[in-house]
Amino acid sequence: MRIAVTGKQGQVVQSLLRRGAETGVEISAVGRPEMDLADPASIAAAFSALRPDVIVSAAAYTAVDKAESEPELAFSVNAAGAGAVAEAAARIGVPVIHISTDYVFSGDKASAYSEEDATAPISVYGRSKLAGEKAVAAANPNHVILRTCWVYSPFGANFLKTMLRLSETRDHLSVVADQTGCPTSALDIADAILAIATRVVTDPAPSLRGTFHLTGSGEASWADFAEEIFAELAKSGGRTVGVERIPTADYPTPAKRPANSRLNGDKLARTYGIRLPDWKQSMKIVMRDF
Ligand SMILES: NC(=O)C1=CN([C@@H]2O[C@H](COP(=O)(O)OP(=O)(O)OC[C@H]3O[C@@H](n4cnc5c(N)ncnc54)[C@H](O)[C@@H]3O)[C@@H](O)[C@H]2O)C=CC1
Repeated sequence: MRIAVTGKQGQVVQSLLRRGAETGVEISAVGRPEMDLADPASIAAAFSALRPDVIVSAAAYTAVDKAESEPELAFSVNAAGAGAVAEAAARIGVPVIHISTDYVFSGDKASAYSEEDATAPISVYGRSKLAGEKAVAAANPNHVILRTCWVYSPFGANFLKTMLRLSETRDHLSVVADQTGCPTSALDIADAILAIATRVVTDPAPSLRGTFHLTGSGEASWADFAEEIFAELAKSGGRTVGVERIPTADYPTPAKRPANSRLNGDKLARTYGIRLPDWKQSMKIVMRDF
């Protein structure tokens, strides 16, 4: 199986490349400068030459706060760009697996969101990603949209790496405790993408298409996540870092975040038999990379 994935340096892209090297699946990363999601003309050409069996649409404008002041660029990459990638897949007759986000929801629900829940993004980034989901679905019926949440990995920029960096100089940190989500290892996402890709390239069943939630099992607040990271660090002889649990109101950011980012993964478990490991278990595995 040959997979083309959008982006070169992202967490999910790098995780797929690592898994590809481990499993022998051929993965080609397609990104800037040859393919710019903000430049639709560069997209179709990039994929027709590669002739992949499936396209994974993992690249995105992910600067959540900056998107508030750059809405046009965020929409151009996350909506029009994603749609053009799905269209390129349709043109060569292959499925597209597109990565989306919990930010399509408002975060007002008391329990974990299912795929049937109404979307209502509260940020430019969230609105641009929701527009991307719609553009992907319209451009290629042969699509799998995977909404994930709170992604971390040994690659790129993420909360785990920020905490580890801060732990080198700080013995005390204030971390938001009233936002809840599902920390998700990009390496686990890559495993799931490979399993899903293997199914969709051979099985045309409509039930395998559509939108699915894919996150680490369990739930946490950012403060819980930080405490777990520092507990693990301490076990391996690292510095002791204390966490002060603060409300979102004490950590203002340009973009609003959903208070509840938990996603219910039952549909993916039912349909594909995939449920990601508990986030604490995966976090320990990722931390061995540092
Ligand atoms: N990081 C997170 O916590 C979450 C991420 N997601 C989604 O998961 C997917 C993967 O996220 P990450 O790997 O964490 O992202 P990342 O920020 O690590 O990487 C994004 C990738 O997109 C590429 N990119 C950005 N603009 C581009 C453009 N104009 N043309 C071509 N490539 C461009 C970057 O070069 C990079 O390779 C994205 O679709 C994101 O929206 C969903 C939920 C949470």
